[in-house]
Amino acid sequence: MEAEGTRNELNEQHPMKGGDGLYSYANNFEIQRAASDATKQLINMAIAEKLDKEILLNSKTFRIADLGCSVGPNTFFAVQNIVEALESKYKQCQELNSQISEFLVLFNDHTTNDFNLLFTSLPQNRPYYAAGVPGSFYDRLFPKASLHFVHSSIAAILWLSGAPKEVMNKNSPDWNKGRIHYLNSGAQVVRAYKAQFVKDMEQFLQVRAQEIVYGGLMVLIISGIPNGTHHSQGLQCMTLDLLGSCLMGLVRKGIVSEEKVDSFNVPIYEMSPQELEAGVERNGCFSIETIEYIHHKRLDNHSHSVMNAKVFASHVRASLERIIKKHFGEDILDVLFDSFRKKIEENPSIFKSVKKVNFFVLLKRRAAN
Ligand SMILES: C[S@@+](CC[C@H](N)C(=O)[O-])C[C@H]1O[C@@H](n2cnc3c(N)ncnc32)[C@H](O)[C@@H]1O
Ligand SMILES: [Mg+2]
Repeated sequence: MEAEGTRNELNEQHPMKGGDGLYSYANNFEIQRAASDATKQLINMAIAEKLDKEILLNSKTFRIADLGCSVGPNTFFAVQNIVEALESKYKQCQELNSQISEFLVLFNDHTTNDFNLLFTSLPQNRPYYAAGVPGSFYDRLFPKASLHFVHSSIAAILWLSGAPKEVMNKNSPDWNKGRIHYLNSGAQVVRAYKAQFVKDMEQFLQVRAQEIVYGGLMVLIISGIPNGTHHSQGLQCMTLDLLGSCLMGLVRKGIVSEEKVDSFNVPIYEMSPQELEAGVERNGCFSIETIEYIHHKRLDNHSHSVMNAKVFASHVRASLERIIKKHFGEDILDVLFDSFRKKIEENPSIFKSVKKVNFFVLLKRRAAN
């Protein structure tokens, strides 16, 4: 058996593509932006109604963390929303008025994230101090009881700490041969991914429970599948399945070796709200204050906008380029995403049966019994 620590060292890092080129995340952020607009109201309500006054009264420095912040600009919109909501709460409470705290925002992402770009594009005149905290959010990142508000938006928590070991093991019955994800892979592979998700979710909540003060809030904005939906209808699953078949196409052309595809498994799990709830309940350190579907015209239309093959392909490329490049090398990128785009153009209704949901979850750190 592999030691637990070894796995951590092997943890894959797959931040979004930095820089500001055509395929960079900064230029492909519309979907995330739509989610952040839609959640502004929900964040206001969370802070107005669910944040205890005592937390504000007792903190000279109010500490906010954004986990999986990438390079902006969405993280800046999100933290601006949070700080404005906090300021208006201060203003509304006479008692708090004299005590306004200072805000410290801790921007977290993998160590290989383009923190230079993040820092150079920080808004001027921002009403908060800023710091970067590199590392995986499946590990401890912050001192005990040091955070008051944690935020993590779309597609961050979708990433597992790594693909399940079994699916990468040639000698295991769960070996994921010829595929890069779990759609169409057989029940054992799906089970292995689900087990990894359950383990990672528990780890995530365990470490956050240590870092967040009692009564502190955590907002998770998640892009997943609706309750009761089969994973085969998930957008990520369908996208990765299509990408996997493009990679197999490159195998047939002799551009990529079959072993490379066999050993490549994208560590993404698309959860339903119910699966998230079950994880929170199992962990027991947080209460679920709100869990709500997010509706927004641009988000709801996303499955239609995927019909714009070029835009969709460049969006998928922005989020997967690093992990693909690391495994297969840079040379295959253009040809791979070209064939991906063509497949959608040839079959524009390919994503017609997608069932996708974005949901907002507000958790509150329970006080110890
Ligand atoms: C699609 S981006 C979302 C960025 C931003 N939160 C937004 O809403 O626009 C997902 C980010 O999560 C980060 N991420 C994924 N797994 C992570 C982990 N275990 N620890 C820290 N960051 C992680 C990725 O590096 C990536 O930058
Ligand atoms: Mg594989």
